[in-house]
Amino acid sequence: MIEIDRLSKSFGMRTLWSDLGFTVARGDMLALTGPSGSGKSTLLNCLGLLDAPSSGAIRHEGRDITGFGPRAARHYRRDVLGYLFQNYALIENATVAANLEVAMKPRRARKDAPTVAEALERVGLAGREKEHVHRLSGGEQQRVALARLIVKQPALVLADEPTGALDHDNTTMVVDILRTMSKDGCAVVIATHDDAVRDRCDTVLTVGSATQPVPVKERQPS
Ligand SMILES: Nc1ncnc2c1ncn2[C@@H]1O[C@H](COP(=O)(O)OP(=O)(O)OP(=O)(O)O)[C@@H](O)[C@H]1O
Repeated sequence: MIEIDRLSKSFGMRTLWSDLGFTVARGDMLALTGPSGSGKSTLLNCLGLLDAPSSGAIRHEGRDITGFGPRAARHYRRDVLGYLFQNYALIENATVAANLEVAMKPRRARKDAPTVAEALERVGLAGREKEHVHRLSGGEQQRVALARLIVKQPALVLADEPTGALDHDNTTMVVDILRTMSKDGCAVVIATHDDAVRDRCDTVLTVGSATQPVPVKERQPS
């Protein structure tokens, strides 16, 4: 579980958001919405310890992670987090399998983690291990990125516009897989401009104008 406590972020005189307070538990999917420039990516970066909030605290499983040094932050990103980006962030000149293997835990820590073949099957890319990523379509590349998350089994997924470059069918597939990962015990935070993606989350935070998420079903129509 990730807990945000009175979190604020300013760049110089400009305050992006302030006094955010909420938790994202395992099994929860939170959508971050708000206009371009409202600070969705900045909030994801703070949750991923790639940027520091101006004030407030972020706790993971009860532990304050805001003051982590570079080494602890690296371990947190390696052991806890999974990322999904609009531009896939894959190693383009490597094979599909190689892209998944870099995310796998050491053999002794893997226990019942899915294999590369199982993860590829779950995203509809069974048997495509040896293909080079740069030859795949955008939708297929995002599926490889999802398979990479499946083998990594992160406790928290941070997704920044993961469907921004995808068509309707691929968007549905991405959200379906994130939903399955969430049911399997992972917390998911998605920055999105897509109302269809937002509506499949449990709660929605309008970044820059609200301090807490509301249930998606109770959201005021915009
Ligand atoms: N290091 C920085 N220094 C100064 N300003 C920054 C810095 N990083 C981001 N910003 C500014 O903060 C604002 C929020 O950026 P951010 O990318 O978080 O917004 P966003 O809501 O994700 O936007 P979009 O929907 O377009 O992706 C922008 O105006 C951006 O220029």
